[in-house]
Amino acid sequence: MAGIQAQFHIDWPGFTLDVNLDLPARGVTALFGHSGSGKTTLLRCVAGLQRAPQGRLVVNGDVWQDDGHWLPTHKRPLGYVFQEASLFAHLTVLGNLRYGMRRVAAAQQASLDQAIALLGIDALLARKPEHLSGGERQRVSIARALALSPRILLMDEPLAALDLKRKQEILPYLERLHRELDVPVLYVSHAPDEVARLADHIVAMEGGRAIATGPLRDTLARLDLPIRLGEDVGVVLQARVAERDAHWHLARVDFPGGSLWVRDGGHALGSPVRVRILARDVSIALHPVLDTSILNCLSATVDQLAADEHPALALLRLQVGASPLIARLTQRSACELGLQPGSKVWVQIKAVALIG
Ligand SMILES: Nc1ncnc2c1ncn2[C@@H]1O[C@H](COP(=O)(O)OP(=O)(O)OP(=O)(O)O)[C@@H](O)[C@H]1O
Repeated sequence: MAGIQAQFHIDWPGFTLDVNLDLPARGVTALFGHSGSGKTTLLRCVAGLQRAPQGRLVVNGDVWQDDGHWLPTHKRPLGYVFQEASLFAHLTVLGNLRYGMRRVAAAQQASLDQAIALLGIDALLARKPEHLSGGERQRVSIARALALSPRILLMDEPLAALDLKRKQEILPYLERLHRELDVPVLYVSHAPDEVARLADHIVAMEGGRAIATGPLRDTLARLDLPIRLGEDVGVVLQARVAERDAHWHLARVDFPGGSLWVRDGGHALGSPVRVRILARDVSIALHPVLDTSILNCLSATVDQLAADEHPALALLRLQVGASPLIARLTQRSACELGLQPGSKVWVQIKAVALIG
């Protein structure tokens, strides 16, 4: 059976991990949640670095843990990328890559070559780790994990130790992995921008439990969950570049239910892109607004209203065709406009971020 079934129960003084997850066989699943919610413990259970006394783990039909059955870490075909790259200082980059492969008989030169190409580290192979930047070191550790032809890739905040510039440098490589690799990735992160750019699926952890799990788009659009990518409540939509306006340097992207004009990011026509729309950038009107500087004005239906953290504010979920949007507005505006589920409105979107 495709996918990952992960069921673990651990009782520690002061902390209980209790999860029962059914995760997709493809794409990036982000484990998202506050510090101490159990993300790393869950990842360690999958890796077999932590033994949950009660547990069952099945990866694409292979049982790695069950009653009376326990596959030790070194027999699990997985790649693990930690926050800090731990490379052998005395070996070159190529030596480090080959060292990792020694323990996996099935590892092929082809998978090593593919990993080197994917992470763009060909020019670094003869260097020692001390002559690499933090971002380059992390690219090498990701390549080392991939060279093992893992059935699953586990990444525990792989960018957390890097400064913003290095992060920006490495994110395109992660996006490329995401596009080109078939291996499921479990990705622990605190960073909203990473989750928005990379995740297909979210597992929201709280107090050792998975309080929500589902596709990125739908999970972010739930108003009943405290899944806020930081302060930035909002949605991420999958879209496709449909038109490029060379004169105004804009691109039209189409998503299920509508179109948006965004700054042209240089993507070819037809390219899949993600757009992120924050609730604070969405405003509501009962009629189409004329003479406005805002380019993106769409017709929508109110789906749900919920209180926001501050009593003055409300969150509104809307449907634009088949896609959800969230708007943040004052309770007073919601009341004065008479908004309720089913209301037909116009949304004005002040800013749309093209992310990857
Ligand atoms: N071996 C252990 N024995 C007892 N408690 C542990 C052990 N390992 C972790 N914990 C506790 O389990 C809880 C979850 O820790 P975990 O590292 O999984 O959280 P996390 O969500 O990954 O946090 P962070 O985002 O800070 O890395 C914490 O309260 C931690 O103190």
